[in-house]
Amino acid sequence: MLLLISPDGVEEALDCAKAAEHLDIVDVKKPDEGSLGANFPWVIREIRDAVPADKPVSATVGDVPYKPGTVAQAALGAVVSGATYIKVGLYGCTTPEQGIEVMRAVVRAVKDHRPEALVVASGYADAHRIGCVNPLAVPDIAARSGADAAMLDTAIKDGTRLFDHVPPDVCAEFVRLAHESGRIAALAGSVKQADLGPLSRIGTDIVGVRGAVCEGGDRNAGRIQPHLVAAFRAEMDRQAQEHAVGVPAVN
Ligand SMILES: O=C[C@H](O)COP(=O)(O)O
Repeated sequence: MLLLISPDGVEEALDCAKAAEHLDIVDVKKPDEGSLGANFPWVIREIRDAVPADKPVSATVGDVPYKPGTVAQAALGAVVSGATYIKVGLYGCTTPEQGIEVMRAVVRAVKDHRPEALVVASGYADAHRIGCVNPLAVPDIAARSGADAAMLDTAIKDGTRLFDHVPPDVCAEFVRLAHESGRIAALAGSVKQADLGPLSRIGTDIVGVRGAVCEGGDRNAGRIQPHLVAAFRAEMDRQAQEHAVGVPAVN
């Protein structure tokens, strides 16, 4: 399982760089513009320059409306700025068809510029609260649009977590559907260390985190702390090992 950490700007990205050995992907976002809020192109560029070259930089394109042209142009901005994972939050898409239309436009815009860049179609675990497309429709949206990954995050950051909205067995189905069509499965949404066991067991490829590695667990007022990134990674590795070995039966 890969660890994606979301700094809110250059300063926090530098803290991520200090913990670079413990993380896999640096994900640029602007949390005060929403769950998948988009940051400025120059911030993506500065962060690309600040983190080690072997760490991919991801950028969120926003909690986007059902406006394929607008979103495609924004996605191109992110890839031109140096991001190689382009994450799109399908906030304004109420049907799978709308999601596919938006993602097809994004895939074309991104891959025309940089074919090896990865496009991530993100839905929301708490879709029922905002009226957007159902979480289990996202793997098919990713597959039919040519996106590389299907992801879930939470739209409303009020302390509720991924599993409060989409329980582990439904997340397992999400991962299964993504893998069935050869997509990467990414899960996020106020994920805590306690969630890593189930996330690892169901075969999640990427776990996305911010709050859990910020001081006080506060994704808004707290700052990302390198030692919390290290601790989170240690727990991930422990879970992965336990999962690989299997838990001994207790009689
Ligand atoms: O992509 C991952 C998100 O930044 C998750 O943020 P969060 O852990 O604070 O919900």
